[in-house]
Amino acid sequence: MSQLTQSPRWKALREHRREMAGVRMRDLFAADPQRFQRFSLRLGDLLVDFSKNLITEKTLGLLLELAHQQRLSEQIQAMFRGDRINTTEGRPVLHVALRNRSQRPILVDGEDVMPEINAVLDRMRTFTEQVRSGRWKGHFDDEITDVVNIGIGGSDLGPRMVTTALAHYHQPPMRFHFVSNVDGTHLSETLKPLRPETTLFIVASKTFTTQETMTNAASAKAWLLSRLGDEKAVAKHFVAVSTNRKAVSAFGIDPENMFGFWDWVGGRYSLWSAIGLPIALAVGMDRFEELLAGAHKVDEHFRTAPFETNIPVILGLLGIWYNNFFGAETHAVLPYDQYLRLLPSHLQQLDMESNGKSVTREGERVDYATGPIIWGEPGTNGQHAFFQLLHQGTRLVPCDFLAPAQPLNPLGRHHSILVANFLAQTEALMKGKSEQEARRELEHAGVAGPMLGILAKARTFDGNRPSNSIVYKRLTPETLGMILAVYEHKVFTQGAVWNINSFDQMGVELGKQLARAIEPELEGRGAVASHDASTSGLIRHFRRLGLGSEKS
Ligand SMILES: O=P(O)(O)OC[C@H]1O[C@H](O)[C@H](O)[C@@H](O)[C@@H]1O
Repeated sequence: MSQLTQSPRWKALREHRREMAGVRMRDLFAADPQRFQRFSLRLGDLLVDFSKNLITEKTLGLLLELAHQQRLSEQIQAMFRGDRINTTEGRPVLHVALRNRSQRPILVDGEDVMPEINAVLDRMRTFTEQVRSGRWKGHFDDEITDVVNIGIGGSDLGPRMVTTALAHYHQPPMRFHFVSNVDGTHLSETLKPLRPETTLFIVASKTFTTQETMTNAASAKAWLLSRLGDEKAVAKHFVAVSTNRKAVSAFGIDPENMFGFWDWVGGRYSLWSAIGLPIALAVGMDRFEELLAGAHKVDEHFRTAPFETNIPVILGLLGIWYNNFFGAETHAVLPYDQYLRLLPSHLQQLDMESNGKSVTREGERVDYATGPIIWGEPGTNGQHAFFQLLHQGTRLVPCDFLAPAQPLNPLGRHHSILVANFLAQTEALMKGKSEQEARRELEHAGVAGPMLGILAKARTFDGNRPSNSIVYKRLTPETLGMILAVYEHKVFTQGAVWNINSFDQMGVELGKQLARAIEPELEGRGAVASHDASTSGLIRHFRRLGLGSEKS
């Protein structure tokens, strides 16, 4: 038994879970007219309503005590102080420094990192202004019309999601493309409509060794050179974002055209660094800094607000409540905002790569569930696909609903219909519909006979299904920065309570290692050896059918 599951707070929560077994949210609402006020928080333009959760004041109190028992506050301070909290890699975790608009010094090994951060921001400003104004010219003196970001994981998901989310603010019009998959289709289809003369490639890779990115970057470079026929063109059409200066110049990109960041920025937390270059090219540096300012606002809130009014802490603890005490295995993110359609994918990496761990920081196997499976789709689309399971399935799926109060594209009654659906879904999940209510409706509609009972059962909704409602005034860069930072710190909170290292990702390594061994075997350059019968059989099957690579 681990220390955590043996701890008094954990045991108290387990006991309380039993007390809550028969409790209905609809009764809690009926009994307390103040429930919405009691269980919702505001920060700037953000409102987080968590009243539609299976909680009482006691639940919250116990969860907060758990956070204290797990020394969450000390852990938060340690991150902001620049302590090496990523213990397996011996690194600080300082994405908060990237958006530290207060300029408060943040020290790593006794040295303030803020001047370096500001220097990169300045370089990003100069460069993005050149490209956006058309002063940056391609090899044949053309203005840039298309930007292709080549990166994967954190070097793709964050910048792609934010660039997409801020489409309303793109100015001047340039087209943005993101190539991540090593599947040649991704690059080929992206390049098809592009002219090399007007295309700028950003090779984004923290390590500059990631196989997919290096393969895509080499093919993109070959495409450019085959069309423009001059090695010198690379300087005008390729820039890099990386921590690895040596590998960048070995690739043939002038270090002048490289934007650096630091090993204390995790890939999934890197959109705030120069990895955000496509965002800054799309919306301009002022707006990029508004994004940073939004995140900074939440950083300050997370660092200083008492836990009972601390949004990321509360969201993190609510997640723990369902994950560890109700056996919920997944968590759905449902943005009722078309601009946020990529948010679930970004949060998948953020959350699942951070907290998908099964050993503690001391190397002991956990005996409790850690990070949930994150999934979701924008509303209202999800309603016509998987919401059936959310309402009537056998699983408990806590949900986050997100929506703006003001649309960026007002169009007839669209927005009230959208918001009505958002509210209706959370209400339906919470309230449900009893068999009796269903029966009454059916009788009213004239249904009788043996079908009445069957239909009444089929039309019963258990309800009591939890959701958070995250409402913001309108989707601005600042608001988006706030939302993303809330999720980052929610993930931090959970990792801190579970006593895991949220900042490494060793789990992605084994597959990479095995792929390196399989690749030459697939290409027929080595004997098919030392695999299980399935893997060997499949390798031989692929070889027999031919891989269709240019080499074969
Ligand atoms: O930026 P890079 O070094 O190319 O890494 C890209 C991605 O690949 C790795 O395998 C990690 O799992 C991710 O956390 C990372 O974001």
